[in-house]
Amino acid sequence: MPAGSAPPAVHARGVTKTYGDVQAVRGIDLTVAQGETFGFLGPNGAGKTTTIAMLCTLAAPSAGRIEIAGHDTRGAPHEVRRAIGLVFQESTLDGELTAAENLRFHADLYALPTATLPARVDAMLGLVGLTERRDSLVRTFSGGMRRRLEIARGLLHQPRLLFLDEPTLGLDPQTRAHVWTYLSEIRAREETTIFLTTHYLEEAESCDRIAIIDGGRIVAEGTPAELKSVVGADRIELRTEDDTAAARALRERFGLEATAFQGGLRVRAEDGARAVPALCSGLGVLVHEVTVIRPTLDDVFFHHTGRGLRDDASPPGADPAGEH
Ligand SMILES: Nc1ncnc2c1ncn2[C@@H]1O[C@H](COP(=O)(O)OP(=O)(O)OP(=O)(O)O)[C@@H](O)[C@H]1O
Repeated sequence: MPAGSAPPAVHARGVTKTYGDVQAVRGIDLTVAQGETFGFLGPNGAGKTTTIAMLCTLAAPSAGRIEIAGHDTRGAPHEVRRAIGLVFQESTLDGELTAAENLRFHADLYALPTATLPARVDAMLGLVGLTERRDSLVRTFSGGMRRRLEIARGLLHQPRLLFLDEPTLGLDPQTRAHVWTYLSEIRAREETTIFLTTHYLEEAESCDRIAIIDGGRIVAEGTPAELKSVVGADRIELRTEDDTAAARALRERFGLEATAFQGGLRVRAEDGARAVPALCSGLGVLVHEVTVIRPTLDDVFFHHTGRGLRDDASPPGADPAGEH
């Protein structure tokens, strides 16, 4: 399809969800373009799972309208389901079946054409690096291998949009990196739109765009760089021979108000790395050490929600089975 003519992967307007007295989602608008990797962040209980459930047709909105790849979730739920793949936190693989059998079982559910199926199964197992284990029982797989097989299964019917709810939660750092490598390949080779929730900042950094949800409302949306630019300038931390004289010089010569911290001075400046040489040569005080700290997505998250991204999440445990 020519560029610009594809409907957005996700187009949601005024979506709410109420459970009795609980307003889980309070009127959200979301647009995700085809081919984007979109990160959905929020503290526990913010409404992420409820939103994904509505986007996937697993829950009906109390109000509002959702279109997935141009199909209305209420009016055309079957078309929506064909357009999406799901990888949720709880594994739904059958441990007593092999990797290939799990994929074929899924193919039956979607009534995929049998003629092309073997090639598709092999291609998806290859995409997630499980070709060698195609005939092994899934109960012998590590956590990382299972997650990769679930991703392969979610992609089997060539969905336009893949939903991943915490795809790397509980995996060790090496395995998380593997999963991201496969997701990048999927983006490149299958041109799949990816919509994911994550608690990991470095994963959120890898997204094209991010929305932060808190208390059922979208409180920020944009590229990681856009979101960070809203939080403010870089922080420069200086250790000098004479902090009192340095603070005075910062104020009088550079118009910067310094605050003291653990034996040093801290100032805020746009483009801190560029400001450092002028500061060092213009202070008139010997500078021992300089650190420039750029705003992080955690700063963004804190700015909008008053919490750190992981404050309310139990630390994810490492995958005991590993991935080697
Ligand atoms: N079936 C339900 N019945 C009643 N309340 C619900 C139901 N599902 C969710 N809620 C409430 O809606 C709010 C949003 O929950 P949701 O699970 O969507 O949040 P979340 O952002 O996915 O959180 P987490 O990161 O913990 O999974 C919470 O207050 C939750 O208790």
